[in-house]
Amino acid sequence: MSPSAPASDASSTSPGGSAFADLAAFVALPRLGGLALSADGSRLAVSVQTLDPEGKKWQSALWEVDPAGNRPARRLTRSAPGESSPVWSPDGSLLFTSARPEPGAKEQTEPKAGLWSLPGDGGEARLVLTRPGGISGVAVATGTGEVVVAAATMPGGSDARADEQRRTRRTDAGVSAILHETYPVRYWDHDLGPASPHLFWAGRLPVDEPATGADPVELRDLTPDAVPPSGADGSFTLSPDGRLLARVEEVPDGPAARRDRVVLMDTADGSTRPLVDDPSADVFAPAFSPDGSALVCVRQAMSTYAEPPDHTLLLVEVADGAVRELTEGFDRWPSAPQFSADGTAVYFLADDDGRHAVFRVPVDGGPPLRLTGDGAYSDLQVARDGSALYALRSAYDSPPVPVRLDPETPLQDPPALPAPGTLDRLPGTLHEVAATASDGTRVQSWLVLPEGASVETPAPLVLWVHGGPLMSWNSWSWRWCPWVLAARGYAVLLPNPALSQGFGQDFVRRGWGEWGGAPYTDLMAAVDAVEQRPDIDASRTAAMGGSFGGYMANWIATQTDRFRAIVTHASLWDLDSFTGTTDLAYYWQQEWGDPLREPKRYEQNSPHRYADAIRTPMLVIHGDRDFRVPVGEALRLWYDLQKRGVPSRFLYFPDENHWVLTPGNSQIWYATVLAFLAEHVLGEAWQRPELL
Ligand SMILES: CC(=O)N[C@@H](C)C(=O)N[C@@H](C)C(=O)N[C@@H](C)C(=O)O
Repeated sequence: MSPSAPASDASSTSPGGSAFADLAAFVALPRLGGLALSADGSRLAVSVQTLDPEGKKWQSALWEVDPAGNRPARRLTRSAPGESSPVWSPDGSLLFTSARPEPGAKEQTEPKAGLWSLPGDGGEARLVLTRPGGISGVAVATGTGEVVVAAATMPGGSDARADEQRRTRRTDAGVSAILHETYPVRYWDHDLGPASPHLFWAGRLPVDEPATGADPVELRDLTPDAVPPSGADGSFTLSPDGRLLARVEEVPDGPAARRDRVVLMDTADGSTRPLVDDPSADVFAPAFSPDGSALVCVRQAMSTYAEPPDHTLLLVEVADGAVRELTEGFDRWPSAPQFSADGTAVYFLADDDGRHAVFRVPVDGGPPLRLTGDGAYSDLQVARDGSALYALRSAYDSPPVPVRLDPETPLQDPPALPAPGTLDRLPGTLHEVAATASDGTRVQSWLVLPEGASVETPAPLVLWVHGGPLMSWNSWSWRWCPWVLAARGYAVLLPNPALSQGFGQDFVRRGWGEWGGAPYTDLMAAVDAVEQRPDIDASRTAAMGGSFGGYMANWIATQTDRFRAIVTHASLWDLDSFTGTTDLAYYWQQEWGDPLREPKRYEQNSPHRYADAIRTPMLVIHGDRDFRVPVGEALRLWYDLQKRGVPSRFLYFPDENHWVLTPGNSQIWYATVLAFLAEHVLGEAWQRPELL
């Protein structure tokens, strides 16, 4: 299998059906993310991922979308390393991060992302600031244009020269060791330390090209004492007047746990005070009101052995820190809050009944109002004049596209704005179905039916279990794309069983600490119901899932032989080993307890304890750089299957993390899954994917 031919331009599209039948075309489809609206509401930037010329990685370019929807989208940037994190400055220039080389600069052995500025009236972008460890985030004061950036910084490295020297001395000495004295020591796919993110004040960036030899922008370290493990890597935002910086600070929560609080810094003198510091909750996602007098943020009550977490919105007065709950009694989990243009309401996103909807709640009290219908919304942008909202909207039958929403009236399907990558067609249809669990609870699912599924030609069925587990199937996914299976004739069932988000706190409680209980029986109820359909072939079925979905795939393998094949990606196998070696052990042991002191839940729900029952052929998939679910889970599962003679294969990615993030490996992932399903569900001869 060769990497796909490069997409010459993001505007090129392939007919939806063929793009899903041809993996090279599928990985070449443009992928939109990261929306940013200019201060005056006249310009909308979006990040578009396409294949690089060699087809070996996805690279992000910035495009401009017409907020009025009249003009076609136009590409703003095009460098080989790509651009990301677009944010507009009040002067109309577009800031972004990129590891692109500065013209005339000496070649870097390890290019680091710098902060670039694209003038509002066009022309070339220019590099405005760098740090030895690269720029990882940027915030702009919407009123003054002052800038704060995040950058990985060596201990004692506030001064860039000192930072550089420390890095060089380690390299020259051949030292890569990290001495840890706190927990955690790694996150997602990277080690923590010895550098850690610091926040730097850049002030107003120079508008014009600095004179030759002029000093680069003077950066002042706002968090000089930030140290590993996490430094100042939480989200951060500036008040409109640039006078205050609100940031999420991670603090110890006992000997080997952390929690998030929101602190407020005076950017002039660096004085900092906790704003919301709750020992029983994580507090995050701060956003300032238009006048800077208040903040809204999310409070997530920490989970306990008895109770799952719960989310609510807090309104906080900057002056005195007075806190008021905005969404008391609202039985959904608010996220990504932002004030309305006039500051009288807060918009937020929340999972709701298999959707990810936009809500609005009045600041002076009252119930949240859901503004959108079907679909999943992200990257919400509020026009400062109150005239519109913009967002990326996706659903299971449409990849993310930019849309404009009327801020006051509920909108079913807002018009998509012209943007790259519109799909022509899908190789099937999307349906919403429901089943009833044994306790009478409704279990909602999405069902993808392939073209041609009928009573005469019923389709084989793949049960695809979502991860989390505290999330839901509600939006388009490139990683888990059911249309690739539908293009080959499979129906795909995407259930939201117990523990899923968007169905109320009691629905989460049904599975809390008992993953092998209601979550499993809900999945079986969903499959039982769909197998009654005359256009589904109940004799040819498979189950698959990634991460927590992989846990469920393993658990299913130990509980039933009803499926002909099981695919388990980045999965949890031995809950005791997982909860101790995952990157954030404390997050999981809040629910599971200590395996030595409270072994019951581990004994009752860990699949590895029931390995002798497995008969179903299994495809095990795992990335070695996965620190969320360490590869040891797959190695133990693989040995346990092999020594029991279970027909199985192990697709191992030496350089992928919890997700598979390169086009070539993504094609191999789908090709191997499809070959395994063809062999065991369709009864075809095993066809080893080329290049394996
Ligand atoms: C801190 C933490 O572990 N958060 C969970 C959301 C998490 O990462 N769960 C994984 C086990 C998982 O299921 N991940 C899913 C969302 C995935 O597809 O990566």
